[in-house]
Amino acid sequence: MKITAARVIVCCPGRNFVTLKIETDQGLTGLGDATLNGRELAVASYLTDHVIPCLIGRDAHQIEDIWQYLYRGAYWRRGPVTMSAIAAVDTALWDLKAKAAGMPLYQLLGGASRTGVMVYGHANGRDIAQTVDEVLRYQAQGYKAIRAQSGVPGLEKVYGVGRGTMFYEPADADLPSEHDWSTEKYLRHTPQLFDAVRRAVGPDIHLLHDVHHRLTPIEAARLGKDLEPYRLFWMEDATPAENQEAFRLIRQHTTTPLAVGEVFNTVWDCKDLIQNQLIDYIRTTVVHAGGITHLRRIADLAALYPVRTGSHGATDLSPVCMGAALHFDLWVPNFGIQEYMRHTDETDAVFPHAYTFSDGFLHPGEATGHGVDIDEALAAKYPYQRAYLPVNRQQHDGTLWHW
Ligand SMILES: O=C(O)C(=O)C[C@H](O)[C@H](O)CO
Ligand SMILES: [Mg+2]
Repeated sequence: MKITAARVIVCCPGRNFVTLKIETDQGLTGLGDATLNGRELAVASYLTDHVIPCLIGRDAHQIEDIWQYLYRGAYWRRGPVTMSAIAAVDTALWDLKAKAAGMPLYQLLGGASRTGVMVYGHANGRDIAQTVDEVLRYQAQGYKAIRAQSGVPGLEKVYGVGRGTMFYEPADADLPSEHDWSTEKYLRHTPQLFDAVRRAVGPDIHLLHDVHHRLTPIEAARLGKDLEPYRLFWMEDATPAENQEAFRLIRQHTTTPLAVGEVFNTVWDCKDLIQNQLIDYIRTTVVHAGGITHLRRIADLAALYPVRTGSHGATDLSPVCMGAALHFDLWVPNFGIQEYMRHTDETDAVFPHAYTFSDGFLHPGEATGHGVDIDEALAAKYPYQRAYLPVNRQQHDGTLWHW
């Protein structure tokens, strides 16, 4: 099955998405997500200008060889732009291979290890009362796991706190908007939030929280300890993870489970965290960590320790990524949970898909390949619009802080 053509489709049905479509001499096409929030066109160019010319004429079945060719062959390894581009090719090739085999991708990976993929939804509120209401709304829709984020008294805008709708979108401005931050206010407020939420939902719902890289290790250790009574499923991105060793300090102080990995791109970014058992969940995902081929390598390393998966699934990962992730999730033996932020109706219309939600679980469906398509005519009606994630500054003196 020879690759005859490939092209990048950039569209903005509510937010920007970059999609790679690969065509073959058998008439089959494969799709891969290449979206890198706020840096979309860099990946589009990387693919169009540097990767696609190398793909034409290759055997689409040689997924591993093409992966190594793009990773080792570039000389410049790793990094989000490179790995998102490789991921898009890899995802499209797995889609093609499964279509050629006439089976859903999860069957090709080794078959289903579970009946469905447990997901967590996002409950956001401007204060504790509104967040509790949102959590209860998710519980009523059947969710078994819910992430809770709330506004912090005294801070004007806080990440994760949207407009109180199902469609929170952080990349909201033509140039980065600025948020303010106070660690002291956040650390005072967050245990109160989970006290209220846990009391409202009872013991059986899994609760999650995203710290979004904003604490120092010792502050994160304190928050983990303060949250222990509320039995979180995980505390996410407690501290920036460039220094993997930092998690040792957090780990020494708290039994709150730790999750990290949405900004990681390779197994090298998580190797020490996994091997030293400093985390409980690894959150790398298909699009930003080199596709199915590389995610499988990360998951296999994690399984030895045993760290479980918890793939990132925000709305800036397109339905193509979500579809591929769900096949992976249904198969991977050390599955933990999958994030699920719903896409808008406009996005869902551009990317018709076979996956479905029911009672707190997603299922990838039985269509061949990963089961996600693109309506190119509709996509063309939504041209690219520059949009950035916000930046975060310390409230007391304006120092640029982690976002
Ligand atoms: O979904 C999450 O856990 C996030 O932290 C969302 C990220 O901020 C978002 O994907 C950045 O592009
Ligand atoms: Mg996160």
